[in-house]
Amino acid sequence: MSASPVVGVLGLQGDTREHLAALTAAGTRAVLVRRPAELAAVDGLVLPGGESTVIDKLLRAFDLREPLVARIAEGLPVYGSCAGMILLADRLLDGTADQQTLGGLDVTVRRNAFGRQVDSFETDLEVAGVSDRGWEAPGPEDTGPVHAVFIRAPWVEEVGAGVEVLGRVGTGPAAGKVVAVRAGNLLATSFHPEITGDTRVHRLFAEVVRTA
Ligand SMILES: NC(=O)CC[C@H](N)C(=O)O
Repeated sequence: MSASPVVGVLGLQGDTREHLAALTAAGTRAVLVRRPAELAAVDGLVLPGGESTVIDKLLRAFDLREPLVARIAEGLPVYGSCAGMILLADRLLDGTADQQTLGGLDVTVRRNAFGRQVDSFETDLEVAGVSDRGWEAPGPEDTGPVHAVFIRAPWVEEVGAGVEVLGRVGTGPAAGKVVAVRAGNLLATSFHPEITGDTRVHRLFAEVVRTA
Protein backbone atom coordinates (compact mmCIF):
# COMPACT_ATOMS: atom_id res chain seq x y z
CA MET A 1 0.00 0.00 0.00
CA SER A 2 1.38 3.39 -0.96
CA ALA A 3 1.76 6.15 1.62
CA SER A 4 -1.06 8.05 -0.05
CA PRO A 5 -3.86 5.58 -0.62
CA VAL A 6 -6.89 6.30 -2.77
CA VAL A 7 -10.00 6.49 -0.61
CA GLY A 8 -13.41 6.76 -2.21
CA VAL A 9 -16.53 8.41 -0.87
CA LEU A 10 -19.72 6.77 -2.09
CA GLY A 11 -21.29 9.64 -3.99
CA LEU A 12 -24.90 8.59 -4.53
CA GLN A 13 -26.51 10.67 -1.77
CA GLY A 14 -25.44 12.27 1.48
CA ASP A 15 -22.71 14.59 2.75
CA THR A 16 -19.91 13.60 0.43
CA ARG A 17 -18.04 16.92 0.18
CA GLU A 18 -17.21 17.07 3.90
CA HIS A 19 -15.81 13.53 3.82
CA LEU A 20 -13.67 14.32 0.77
CA ALA A 21 -12.19 17.31 2.64
CA ALA A 22 -11.55 15.32 5.83
CA LEU A 23 -9.94 12.46 3.88
CA THR A 24 -7.69 14.89 2.02
CA ALA A 25 -6.67 16.44 5.37
CA ALA A 26 -5.94 12.89 6.57
CA GLY A 27 -3.36 12.48 3.81
CA THR A 28 -5.30 10.29 1.39
CA ARG A 29 -6.22 10.86 -2.25
CA ALA A 30 -9.99 11.26 -1.92
CA VAL A 31 -12.29 10.54 -4.87
CA LEU A 32 -16.02 10.23 -5.44
CA VAL A 33 -17.32 6.77 -6.29
CA ARG A 34 -20.47 6.49 -8.39
CA ARG A 35 -19.63 3.71 -10.84
CA PRO A 36 -18.34 0.16 -10.58
CA ALA A 37 -15.06 1.09 -12.34
CA GLU A 38 -14.48 3.84 -9.77
CA LEU A 39 -15.16 1.41 -6.93
CA ALA A 40 -12.65 -1.03 -8.39
CA ALA A 41 -9.92 1.64 -8.23
CA VAL A 42 -10.09 2.54 -4.51
CA ASP A 43 -8.07 1.21 -1.57
CA GLY A 44 -10.80 2.13 0.93
CA LEU A 45 -14.30 3.59 0.93
CA VAL A 46 -16.40 5.91 3.08
CA LEU A 47 -20.15 5.40 3.22
CA PRO A 48 -21.43 8.84 4.20
CA GLY A 49 -24.40 9.91 6.25
CA GLY A 50 -27.60 10.61 4.39
CA GLU A 51 -30.67 8.41 4.15
CA SER A 52 -29.88 4.71 4.23
CA THR A 53 -33.10 3.67 2.46
CA VAL A 54 -32.27 5.96 -0.48
CA ILE A 55 -28.61 4.92 -0.64
CA ASP A 56 -29.74 1.28 -0.56
CA LYS A 57 -31.99 1.82 -3.61
CA LEU A 58 -29.37 3.83 -5.47
CA LEU A 59 -26.68 1.20 -4.87
CA ARG A 60 -28.84 -1.24 -6.79
CA ALA A 61 -29.80 1.29 -9.49
CA PHE A 62 -26.12 2.13 -10.10
CA ASP A 63 -25.05 -1.55 -10.15
CA LEU A 64 -22.80 -0.96 -7.17
CA ARG A 65 -24.41 -3.23 -4.62
CA GLU A 66 -22.98 -6.56 -5.81
CA PRO A 67 -19.41 -5.36 -6.43
CA LEU A 68 -19.39 -3.55 -3.10
CA VAL A 69 -20.63 -6.58 -1.17
CA ALA A 70 -17.90 -8.59 -2.92
CA ARG A 71 -15.15 -6.09 -2.09
CA ILE A 72 -16.23 -5.91 1.56
CA ALA A 73 -16.01 -9.70 1.70
CA GLU A 74 -12.48 -9.48 0.26
CA GLY A 75 -11.46 -7.11 3.07
CA LEU A 76 -11.89 -3.63 1.57
CA PRO A 77 -11.51 -1.08 4.39
CA VAL A 78 -14.82 0.74 4.78
CA TYR A 79 -15.82 3.51 7.17
CA GLY A 80 -19.56 4.05 7.58
CA SER A 81 -20.93 7.16 9.29
CA CYS A 82 -24.57 7.26 10.41
CA ALA A 83 -26.49 5.97 7.34
CA GLY A 84 -23.16 4.35 6.43
CA MET A 85 -23.14 2.47 9.74
CA ILE A 86 -26.64 1.19 8.91
CA LEU A 87 -25.43 0.00 5.50
CA LEU A 88 -22.52 -1.94 7.04
CA ALA A 89 -24.66 -3.73 9.64
CA ASP A 90 -25.35 -7.44 9.28
CA ARG A 91 -28.66 -6.95 11.12
CA LEU A 92 -30.98 -3.94 11.08
CA LEU A 93 -33.85 -2.99 13.41
CA ASP A 94 -36.47 -0.39 12.44
CA GLY A 95 -35.51 -0.39 8.77
CA THR A 96 -38.25 -0.01 6.15
CA ALA A 97 -39.96 -3.16 4.86
CA ASP A 98 -37.84 -3.56 1.74
CA GLN A 99 -34.61 -2.04 3.07
CA GLN A 100 -31.43 -4.08 2.66
CA THR A 101 -28.01 -3.50 4.10
CA LEU A 102 -24.69 -4.41 2.53
CA GLY A 103 -23.58 -6.14 5.71
CA GLY A 104 -20.07 -7.21 6.66
CA LEU A 105 -20.06 -5.84 10.19
CA ASP A 106 -21.32 -8.36 12.76
CA VAL A 107 -23.58 -5.96 14.63
CA THR A 108 -27.27 -5.24 15.11
CA VAL A 109 -27.99 -1.58 14.42
CA ARG A 110 -31.19 0.25 15.32
CA ARG A 111 -32.10 2.93 12.80
CA ASN A 112 -33.31 6.37 14.05
CA ALA A 113 -32.62 4.96 17.52
CA PHE A 114 -32.36 8.13 19.57
CA GLY A 115 -36.05 8.97 19.13
CA ARG A 116 -37.81 12.29 18.74
CA GLN A 117 -36.63 13.97 21.94
CA VAL A 118 -33.01 13.75 20.99
CA ASP A 119 -33.35 13.29 17.22
CA SER A 120 -30.29 15.44 16.76
CA PHE A 121 -27.82 16.32 19.48
CA GLU A 122 -24.16 16.88 20.17
CA THR A 123 -21.95 15.50 22.91
CA ASP A 124 -18.31 14.83 23.71
CA LEU A 125 -17.15 11.21 23.58
CA GLU A 126 -14.09 9.18 24.32
CA VAL A 127 -13.33 7.11 21.23
CA ALA A 128 -10.70 4.39 21.66
CA GLY A 129 -7.82 4.78 19.24
CA VAL A 130 -8.84 8.40 18.56
CA SER A 131 -9.17 10.51 21.74
CA ASP A 132 -6.76 8.45 23.85
CA ARG A 133 -3.62 8.76 21.75
CA GLY A 134 -1.20 11.31 20.41
CA TRP A 135 -1.26 12.21 16.72
CA GLU A 136 1.51 13.38 14.47
CA ALA A 137 1.37 17.12 13.88
CA PRO A 138 -1.32 17.62 16.51
CA GLY A 139 -3.60 20.60 16.06
CA PRO A 140 -5.93 22.23 18.56
CA GLU A 141 -8.57 19.59 17.94
CA ASP A 142 -6.14 16.74 18.36
CA THR A 143 -6.35 15.98 22.03
CA GLY A 144 -9.18 14.93 24.28
CA PRO A 145 -12.70 13.82 23.55
CA VAL A 146 -14.31 13.80 20.13
CA HIS A 147 -17.14 16.28 19.64
CA ALA A 148 -19.83 14.05 18.18
CA VAL A 149 -22.80 15.32 16.17
CA PHE A 150 -25.77 12.94 15.91
CA ILE A 151 -28.43 13.57 13.24
CA ARG A 152 -31.34 11.09 13.35
CA ALA A 153 -28.64 8.63 14.16
CA PRO A 154 -28.61 4.87 14.67
CA TRP A 155 -26.94 3.12 17.57
CA VAL A 156 -25.41 -0.34 17.84
CA GLU A 157 -27.73 -2.56 19.82
CA GLU A 158 -25.60 -5.72 19.84
CA VAL A 159 -22.06 -6.54 18.81
CA GLY A 160 -20.88 -9.94 17.66
CA ALA A 161 -17.66 -11.64 18.72
CA GLY A 162 -14.70 -9.90 17.14
CA VAL A 163 -16.31 -6.46 17.08
CA GLU A 164 -14.53 -3.90 19.21
CA VAL A 165 -16.61 -1.18 20.88
CA LEU A 166 -14.69 2.08 20.43
CA GLY A 167 -17.13 4.55 21.94
CA ARG A 168 -20.33 4.95 23.90
CA VAL A 169 -22.52 7.94 24.72
CA GLY A 170 -21.28 9.22 28.09
CA THR A 171 -24.20 11.14 29.55
CA GLY A 172 -27.91 11.90 29.06
CA PRO A 173 -30.85 9.64 28.20
CA ALA A 174 -28.79 7.51 25.82
CA ALA A 175 -25.81 7.06 28.17
CA GLY A 176 -24.00 3.78 27.53
CA LYS A 177 -25.29 3.31 23.99
CA VAL A 178 -22.62 2.05 21.58
CA VAL A 179 -21.90 4.59 18.84
CA ALA A 180 -18.47 3.65 17.47
CA VAL A 181 -17.23 0.17 16.54
CA ARG A 182 -14.49 -1.52 14.58
CA ALA A 183 -14.04 -5.05 13.27
CA GLY A 184 -10.90 -5.55 11.25
CA ASN A 185 -11.01 -3.19 8.28
CA LEU A 186 -14.55 -2.02 8.97
CA LEU A 187 -15.13 1.09 11.07
CA ALA A 188 -18.49 2.68 11.87
CA THR A 189 -19.73 5.66 13.87
CA SER A 190 -23.28 6.81 14.59
CA PHE A 191 -22.07 10.39 14.48
CA HIS A 192 -20.62 12.73 11.85
CA PRO A 193 -16.96 13.67 12.47
CA GLU A 194 -16.71 15.12 8.95
CA ILE A 195 -18.72 18.20 9.89
CA THR A 196 -16.74 19.30 12.97
CA GLY A 197 -13.30 19.99 11.50
CA ASP A 198 -11.78 17.28 13.72
CA THR A 199 -10.10 14.86 11.32
CA ARG A 200 -8.96 12.24 13.84
CA VAL A 201 -11.56 9.61 12.92
CA HIS A 202 -10.62 10.02 9.24
CA ARG A 203 -6.94 9.75 10.18
CA LEU A 204 -7.68 6.53 12.04
CA PHE A 205 -9.46 5.25 8.93
CA ALA A 206 -6.53 6.33 6.74
CA GLU A 207 -4.30 4.17 8.98
CA VAL A 208 -6.69 1.23 8.59
CA VAL A 209 -6.43 1.66 4.79
CA ARG A 210 -2.63 2.01 4.82
CA THR A 211 -2.14 -1.12 6.90
CA ALA A 212 -4.80 -3.25 5.19
N1 LIG B 1 -27.54 11.46 9.39
C1 LIG B 1 -27.88 10.28 8.91
O1 LIG B 1 -27.11 9.65 8.18
C2 LIG B 1 -29.25 9.81 9.25
C3 LIG B 1 -29.51 8.36 8.92
C4 LIG B 1 -30.96 8.16 8.57
N2 LIG B 1 -31.80 8.35 9.72
C5 LIG B 1 -31.15 6.77 7.96
O2 LIG B 1 -31.97 6.04 8.36
O3 LIG B 1 -30.46 6.43 7.06
